[in-house]
Amino acid sequence: MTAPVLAVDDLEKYFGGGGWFGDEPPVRAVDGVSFEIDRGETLGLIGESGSGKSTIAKTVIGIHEPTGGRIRFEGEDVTPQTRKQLRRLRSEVQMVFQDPTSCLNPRRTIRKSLSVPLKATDVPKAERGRRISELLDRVGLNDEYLTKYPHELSGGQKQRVNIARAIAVEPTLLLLDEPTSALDVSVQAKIIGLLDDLQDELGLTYLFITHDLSLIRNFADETAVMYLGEIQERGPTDRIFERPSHPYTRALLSAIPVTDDAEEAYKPRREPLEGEIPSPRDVPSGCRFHPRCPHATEECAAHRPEPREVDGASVRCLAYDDGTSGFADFASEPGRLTSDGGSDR
Ligand SMILES: Nc1ncnc2c1ncn2[C@@H]1O[C@H](COP(=O)(O)OP(=O)(O)OP(=O)(O)O)[C@@H](O)[C@H]1O
Repeated sequence: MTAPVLAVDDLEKYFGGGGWFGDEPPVRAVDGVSFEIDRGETLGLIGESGSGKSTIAKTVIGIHEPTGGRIRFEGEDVTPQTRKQLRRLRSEVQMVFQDPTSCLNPRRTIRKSLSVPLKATDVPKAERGRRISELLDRVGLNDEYLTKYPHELSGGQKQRVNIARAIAVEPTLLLLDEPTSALDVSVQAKIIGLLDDLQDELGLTYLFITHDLSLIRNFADETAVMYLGEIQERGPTDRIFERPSHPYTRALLSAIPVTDDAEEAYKPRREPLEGEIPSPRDVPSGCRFHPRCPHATEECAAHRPEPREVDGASVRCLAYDDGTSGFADFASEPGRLTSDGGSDR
């Protein structure tokens, strides 16, 4: 059996803490996160702003040093990250960010921007020009762009150049941090089409971070739902979207508009999210979602749930703990909306 491309085990990333009197709690941006991604697969990471999605990606690629836990790349432990491991990681893992402009040097032509990552590869100097043309072609641009500067390109074209830069080193894994959210809707679809093609052609593995639930539903093989530094639910995308188990997942998915084909598609009951996500510096006791959960009991404030296998997914909710549930009815009922938007319960 081949090892997953990426395996993250109990990953923690805390920021700050201490303060003048040593009593300031740290920001627990990522707090005990585990997942795996197999070769050629896409894991979608969703969750409200501030839940820790980008911090996971930045810790995996070595921008942040992990506070705890393990990161394995193709079976090799790359934590703690020695310089040699970091070098290997940088050639195998690349990241594409949300803002296509900030990642390109405004004073460099596209040719120059694309030649920089090639210096880290074994492509001989004499062949780099041909390789740059090939990369542009792969992302749907042509040699006319070689002499252009970033300000002469549209947002979508700049993101294509960023993707070309990312694949220049022939990586195995791409960390895509909201790669389309700064683009117009029509351009978004084209960039998603490009990422889809590249995955097929190059056998790439993706960690895809987004707020766009419809996009992740169509694009990701597996979906993980983050809340306040923890993954609350993770499993095959169809399972998560058709039969969400965690109250947070249900609340998040109930924001997706009900369409006319709702008779066929399962939809979560309307359980809109109330209130704001708490500060990761001051996380609630027990289940972190309990202050906002419509089903919370006293148990939920007292015990931090461990992830449990529920119907093919991993779910962090006491409702699924044997015997401790005060709301078994809720846990056994996936709920769905009818096309008029009402609950069919
Ligand atoms: N370098 C840092 N120093 C201190 N706190 C940080 C740092 N980076 C992130 N955080 C905090 O960690 C938490 C998680 O942030 P992160 O950006 O990972 O969330 P996110 O889910 O990606 O949000 P968004 O969807 O808005 O990008 C937030 O409270 C954020 O303020």
